[in-house]
Amino acid sequence: MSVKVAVNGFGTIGKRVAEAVLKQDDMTLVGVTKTKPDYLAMIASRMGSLYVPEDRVEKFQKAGIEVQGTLKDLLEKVDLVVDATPGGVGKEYKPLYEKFGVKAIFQGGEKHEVAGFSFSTLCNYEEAEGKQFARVVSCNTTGLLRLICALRNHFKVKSVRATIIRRGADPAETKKGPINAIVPNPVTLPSHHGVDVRTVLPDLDVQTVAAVVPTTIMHSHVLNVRFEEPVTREDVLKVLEEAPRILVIPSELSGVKDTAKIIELARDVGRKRYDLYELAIYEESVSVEGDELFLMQAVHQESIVTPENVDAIRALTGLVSKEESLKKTDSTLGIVRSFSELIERAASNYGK
Ligand SMILES: NC(=O)C1=CN([C@@H]2O[C@H](COP(=O)(O)OP(=O)(O)OC[C@H]3O[C@@H](n4cnc5c(N)ncnc54)[C@H](OP(=O)(O)O)[C@@H]3O)[C@@H](O)[C@H]2O)C=CC1
Ligand SMILES: O=C(OP(=O)(O)O)[C@H](O)COP(=O)(O)O
Repeated sequence: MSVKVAVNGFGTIGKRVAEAVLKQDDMTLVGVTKTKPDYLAMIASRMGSLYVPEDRVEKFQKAGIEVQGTLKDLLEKVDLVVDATPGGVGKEYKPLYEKFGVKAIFQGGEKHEVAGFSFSTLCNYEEAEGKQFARVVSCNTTGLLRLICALRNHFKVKSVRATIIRRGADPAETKKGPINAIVPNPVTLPSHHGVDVRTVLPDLDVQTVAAVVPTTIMHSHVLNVRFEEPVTREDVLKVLEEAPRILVIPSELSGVKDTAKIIELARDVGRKRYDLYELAIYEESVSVEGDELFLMQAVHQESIVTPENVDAIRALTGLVSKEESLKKTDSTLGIVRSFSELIERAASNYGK
């Protein structure tokens, strides 16, 4: 069975999810939507996959970009839509999805209540089965949950405290900032990330604070996790190194000691758009004092949610188990299980 998928919003997230769907043998990308005629619309049109909101057809005709139909035409043809429209726009589309009886996956810019279920593969894949709507939590929350659920699988986590150092904008977002400031986000504590983590793990004692800084390439997190009993650094590192979609980077050995170097690493190992689907943890930052763990991690905001969306499609449509989806998604996206595997692949693919 192949799930017929639409992507409403062919932007930073949507274009990555659409490309990932095309790599799955149990999914069919039927079409994507744009509202502005630009190079991405040209690409989608040449792929024969471009659909537009009803009121935009004339605009694309004037721009000489052929469209395959309207958003409604697209929704007639699919089982599921991945809504990757700007934050808050997805909520406006929900009634249309309901009218067409299609399942819908929203993104982190929507409130939990829009979908009524927030999704993070490693935490609650099984709970998604049979639901009509799900929200893939945002990039920062995905990074937090991937770490927390990896730890919870092996230890009794008592509490989590995290400082989120947020990128000010994506590289292409030239109208956003800050350019030269560190902006509390918000100045009243806590930030929404802890609230979002609890939409997936309601029982967890988690609090987060956030600030926005002038960078575009990655988010960073400083974490403190407390356990019910003492743990060892060796045990924690073993869990992190074996966990899916977590990349423990030996910073001293590799020289990869900051977000710019992480992105350069992703470029040098040949990742398209320098996408790093994996959560990057600086190995040397992992330190344990009795029952307390401290570490620093980095999130490539533009791509970390891509595999989560692919898994959410399978989870909502009951295609396969979590383990099966993890295996299919990770192999098709080239997601690695370790730093050494990343280097191995780079060496074997170099020049190809
Ligand atoms: N950017 C990031 O780092 C992350 C974003 N997210 C979340 O993902 C979602 C999408 O964000 P992102 O990809 O960055 O957004 P973008 O602005 O990059 O892309 C939005 C897409 O939606 C289209 N669009 C805009 N308005 C409408 C509309 N009214 N109807 C249909 N399509 C529309 C745009 O088309 P056009 O360009 O033609 O106007 C564009 O293709 C948001 O909820 C965001 O919070 C989650 C994690 C990380
Ligand atoms: O950081 C993000 O959201 P998050 O802080 O809720 O995790 C996403 O990258 C979206 O950020 P934006 O709202 O600045 O586009």
